[in-house]
Amino acid sequence: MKLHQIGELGLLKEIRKRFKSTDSSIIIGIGDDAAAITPQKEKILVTTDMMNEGIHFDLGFTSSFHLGFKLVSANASDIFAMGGRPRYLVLNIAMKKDTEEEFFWDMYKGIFDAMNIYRVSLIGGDLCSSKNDMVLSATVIGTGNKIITRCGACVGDKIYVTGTIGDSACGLEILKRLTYESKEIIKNLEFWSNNHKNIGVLEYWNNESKNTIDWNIAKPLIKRHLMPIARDSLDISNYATSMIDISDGLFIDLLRLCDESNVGAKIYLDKIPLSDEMKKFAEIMGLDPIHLAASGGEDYELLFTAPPEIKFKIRNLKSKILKTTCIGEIIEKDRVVIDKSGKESALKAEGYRHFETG
Ligand SMILES: Nc1ncnc2c1ncn2[C@@H]1O[C@H](COP(=O)(O)OP(=O)(O)OP(=O)(O)O)[C@@H](O)[C@H]1O
Ligand SMILES: Cc1ncc(C[n+]2csc(CCOP(=O)(O)O)c2C)c(N)n1
Ligand SMILES: [Mg+2]
Repeated sequence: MKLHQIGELGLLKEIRKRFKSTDSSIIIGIGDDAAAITPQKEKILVTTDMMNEGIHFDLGFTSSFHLGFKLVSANASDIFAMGGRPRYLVLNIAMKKDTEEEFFWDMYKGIFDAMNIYRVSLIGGDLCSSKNDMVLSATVIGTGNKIITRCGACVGDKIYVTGTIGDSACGLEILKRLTYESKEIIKNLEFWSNNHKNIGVLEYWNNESKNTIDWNIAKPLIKRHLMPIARDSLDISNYATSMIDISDGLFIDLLRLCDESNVGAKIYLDKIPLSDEMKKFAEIMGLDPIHLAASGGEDYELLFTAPPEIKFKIRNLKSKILKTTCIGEIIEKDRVVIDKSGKESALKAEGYRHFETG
């Protein structure tokens, strides 16, 4: 069935049924003119981010399940980046009226799975038909006691990142090159289940020739791009003096933090943590892994500063230890990178800028 056959009211009735919340701080959830919440004594954090067809995603290699999942993760990441805990979700969705019902509900399945990971409740939203491209927007409301901003970095602090950087950008590079058949395989994967066990290789185009890439290399990179899991900052927020999540690119986001804190930074390029899979793919394609990591964006890793004496032990949302790596230090004014040979050069604001990139 198409969305116009079910109608706005029919869809809302079903959403309301599927997303009944048990959170006692929600006084009024889906169904009235506005939601009402009474979080306890903590401070309230509010963030919003949108995802637009053709800009943030390509339906040629992205399923609606992936979209829903990533929409929630990208917003949860901004709450974690403030040292908070995501709690409530508001969704705005604009789709063409001839969209298949299955596409719509698959997106809600991705949203639902991500909501379960971050333990957030859907409290409202808006549905709207669009003439052309699809537009998704989410607002996440979070709570926190100790808020970490972009402003608190001090000279002498070390600069840390969680996880590995550039995997998502590398995943996108792979996805863009896949053959039609391989893109179809990816669209049908949820990545959690084991239905991808026998994939073996994916086919992709390199200039005019068809090549294959081992699934074991491609999978973590593609997964990081299509279904990123935001990093919980709970273990970091006790020590961090400033924090930002990496959405537009390591360097551009670092420079935002430096600007807000009124400080400079020195980054050691060979300390930027890169995954083995991303190094391997970059090598195969002749891409510069450091450039991918510095400018790629959509890592949804946390970049934070902390005094030098701190030793971290950070768990991610699945209780595994999350790696953090020191990549440099805060200095007074200059923004510089040091390469392998010790040569210093200016740190350039590489990364994604709407209205300029693409
Ligand atoms: N259209 C807007 N009107 C008012 N404030 C805005 C608007 N767009 C962005 N902002 C504000 O500007 C600041 C920076 O927003 P930005 O979107 O660059 O950050 P971000 O959400 O961390 O980045 P990203 O969108 O890459 O995740 C935030 O305080 C945000 O609320
Ligand atoms: C089809 C397609 N082309 C390009 C990209 C890359 N991209 C789009 S927006 C963005 C920055 C984050 O956005 P925002 O600042 O709005 O949070 C990046 C790195 C993509 N994901 N899909
Ligand atoms: Mg952010």
